[in-house]
Amino acid sequence: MTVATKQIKRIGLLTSGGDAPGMNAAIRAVVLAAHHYHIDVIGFVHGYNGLVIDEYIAQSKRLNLTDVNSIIHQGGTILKSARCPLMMEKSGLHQASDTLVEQSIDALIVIGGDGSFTGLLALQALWQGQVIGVPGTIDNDLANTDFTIGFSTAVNTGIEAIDKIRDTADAFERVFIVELMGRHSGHITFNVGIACAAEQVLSFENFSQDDEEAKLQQLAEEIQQAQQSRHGSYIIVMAENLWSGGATKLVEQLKALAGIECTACVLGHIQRGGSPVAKDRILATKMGVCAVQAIVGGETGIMIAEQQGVMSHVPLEAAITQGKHVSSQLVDAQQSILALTAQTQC
Ligand SMILES: Nc1ncnc2c1ncn2[C@@H]1O[C@H](COP(=O)(O)OP(=O)(O)O)[C@@H](O)[C@H]1O
Ligand SMILES: O=P(O)(O)OC[C@H]1O[C@](O)(COP(=O)(O)O)[C@@H](O)[C@@H]1O
Repeated sequence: MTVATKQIKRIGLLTSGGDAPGMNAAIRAVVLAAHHYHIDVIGFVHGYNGLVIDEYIAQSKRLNLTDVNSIIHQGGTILKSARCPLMMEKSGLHQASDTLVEQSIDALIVIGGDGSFTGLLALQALWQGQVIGVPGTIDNDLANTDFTIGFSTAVNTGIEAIDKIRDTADAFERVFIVELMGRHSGHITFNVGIACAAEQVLSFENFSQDDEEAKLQQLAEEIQQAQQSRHGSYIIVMAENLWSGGATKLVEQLKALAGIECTACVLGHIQRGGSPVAKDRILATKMGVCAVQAIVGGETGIMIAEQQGVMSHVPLEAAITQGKHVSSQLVDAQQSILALTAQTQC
């Protein structure tokens, strides 16, 4: 949506929800682009808490070029991130709106995921300024953008970790169950699984919790077949929040059912940290610049997106309601590889 263009003097900026490598690169790009248009950027800290909790409101500050000088390579976010339950309440939303009015903010950029954008839409209903979302989440679960900032780094981190696990798993001819992040979506799990040649990928897209018993049986049979036909490691990558009790529980169940010895490894927050890879730095830079340009162009209620390599604007509503599923080609590729591997082992 476009509003009548007016002189923009102050942009508010915050990072919210799970942090993602590349958020700092996006912050830098916003500050540099705003500087070009003679616009001040006010950084709010600790997610939406920076708009609703007095202690954090007091820490908001104008971001200068020197603040963003050498942050492009840093993981995390210099603005800090957080979940902010108060934003879910009417009083919190009103407080956030009041803060933006008091600080003469003309437009707010939020770098975050679908939850953060839901908050942004709720805020838009109360506050007159322009609102822009920049997709920053390792989960890559926002619709209408090819990638979100942080996803590529998280995938690379997962790959590096599992490559190392593969070495020791090979040495001991062990079975590993590695749990990856993404509590509602399997983008990380599928991409890492394929890139690491995992023997099994267990994710929301190819498995339903109702089928746990049957899947357990099937896994046990396939692991035993593989162990009989070849010597080597066997790696199952699994999305977090998928199997009741997680990887540790599955290890126990395989042991109880078929005496199979497995080792569980939960990669966890290691996937959210680290220096962003080139792809995330570049994506974040393009998106940060595009966000400021959108504000200057009078846009509001949109998420910045990249579609087939081209920057574009997507209604926030569409980004959060449509959901982004792992491509069926990726799921099929994994399935085919698995079938081919099984055939060659016979
Ligand atoms: N329905 C909502 N109304 C208002 N604010 C919300 C809503 N949902 C999420 N938020 C805000 O966005 C924050 C981040 O959401 P969350 O889902 O945890 O992360 P992400 O943005 O990475 O998906 C929440 O802590 C809350 O402050
Ligand atoms: O750090 P927390 O609060 O435990 O959250 C963990 C969750 O955050 C994420 O890293 C990112 O999710 P969001 O981008 O939706 O916040 C998920 O992959 C993971 O399930």
